[in-house]
Amino acid sequence: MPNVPIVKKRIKFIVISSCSLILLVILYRSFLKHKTNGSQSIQNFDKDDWTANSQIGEDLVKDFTNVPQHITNQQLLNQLEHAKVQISILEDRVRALEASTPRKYPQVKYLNYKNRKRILITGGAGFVGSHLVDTLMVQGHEVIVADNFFTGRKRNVEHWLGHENFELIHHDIVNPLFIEVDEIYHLASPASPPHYMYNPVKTIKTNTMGTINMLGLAKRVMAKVLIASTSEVYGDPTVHPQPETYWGHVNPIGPRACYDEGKRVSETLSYAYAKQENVKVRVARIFNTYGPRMHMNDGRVVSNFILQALRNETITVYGNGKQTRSFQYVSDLVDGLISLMASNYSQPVNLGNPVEHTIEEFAWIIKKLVGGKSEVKQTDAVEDDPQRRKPDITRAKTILNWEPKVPLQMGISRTISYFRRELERSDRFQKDSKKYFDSPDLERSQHSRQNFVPDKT
Ligand SMILES: O=c1ccn([C@@H]2O[C@H](COP(=O)(O)OP(=O)(O)O[C@H]3OC[C@@H](O)[C@H](O)[C@H]3O)[C@@H](O)[C@H]2O)c(=O)[nH]1
Repeated sequence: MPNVPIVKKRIKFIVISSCSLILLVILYRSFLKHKTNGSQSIQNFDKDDWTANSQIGEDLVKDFTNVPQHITNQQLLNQLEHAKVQISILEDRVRALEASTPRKYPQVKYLNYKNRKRILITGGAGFVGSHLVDTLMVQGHEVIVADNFFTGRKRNVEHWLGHENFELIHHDIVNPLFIEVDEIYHLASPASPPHYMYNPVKTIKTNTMGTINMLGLAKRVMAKVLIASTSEVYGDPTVHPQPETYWGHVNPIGPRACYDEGKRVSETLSYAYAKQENVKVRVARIFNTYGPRMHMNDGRVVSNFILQALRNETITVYGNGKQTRSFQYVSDLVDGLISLMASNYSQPVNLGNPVEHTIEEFAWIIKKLVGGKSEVKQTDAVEDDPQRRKPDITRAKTILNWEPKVPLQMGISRTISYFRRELERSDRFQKDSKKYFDSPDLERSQHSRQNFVPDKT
């Protein structure tokens, strides 16, 4: 039989410690709120959560500070069990609070009211979008991200959550959006072939209805809008390298058409709005781009080859590997997009790195940089795969004074480090999750959730 006074003492100790913990967290939160001028809202944890927590804490204190002398050991044990459940609820909430509390933000420049712009980035939680967010935030602008998180991830922009210049909206641009902005970077669309082919109708809707919505918004609020187009508007090109004056060679009913034609209509819409409604449009034709924050399941050649090499799996070259691509690092693209937006030039501009490689060569470059024991093997060719692709960047050089700066080896090495960290992270998560779900504590924790009584107030 447990010793009653000792059990009582333990209970008191547990209750007082958890209340103190909650108090500390609240003090820390008020301090952070004060520090950020009180203008930030902390995600997922609001006044109601605190009220519920303090209620639980108060109930626990009442229960255990006034234990009557005649109470039986069994009753005491029941109360102890109840206290454990309550404490585990509090622990969950503290964890949620910790996860959502903004920590240190990257340094941003101060811009006065005249120079600071309100900028909307559709697809801003995606690979390219999130890098653009970083640069514009650091420059001191107000950035609003609209993303439906189909291929974008909150993790790509989480370091800005809660910042007074930043806003994240869960929104699918197939539906209209009504906000006041000065500039719009319209990047929302899946860009990797397996992703855009996954739901071709949705890809077409995003690039047609989504673009109409953004051009309509630009018209209403008189914002400048930059449309992210693609080298895929050239299809399987018969002109090499591809200048902006080339009209392209696209199969309108092939598997890639949803994206290629979607982007072509997106361009057509832009010039129709420019002509008819005087909307200021910029059109960037983006060539193959790579870098950190590419999705592990992206499916494009850079992430596939790097991940295969890191896992010592076979590096899969589709077809004979003689098809070519030219790869640009993401920071070069971001510089190009910002220069294009700032320019007075409204015709399409190619943004890409003109250094061209066959895919087979590229496989060997990755294998060499990663090391490991992977083999390079040819597999079935994919339908309508463009055979040669290299941008003619004369226009970007002349008009924007822009050209890519990051050499392939440097960019690929940074990307390899990123994917190495991602693999370690997912291994760690897998292990932690296995530990958690195999643990006998799970039953208790599930029990605690079932018994959770939300806010009594
Ligand atoms: O595992 C793979 C993946 C891809 N490949 C090949 O590598 C080449 C490049 O393929 P990716 O899937 O990376 O990208 P693609 O060039 O076909 O399309 C891209 O074009 C430019 C952008 O607008 C888009 O990001 C995307 O549509 C293709 O020839 C493809 O067949 C492989 O050999 N193995």
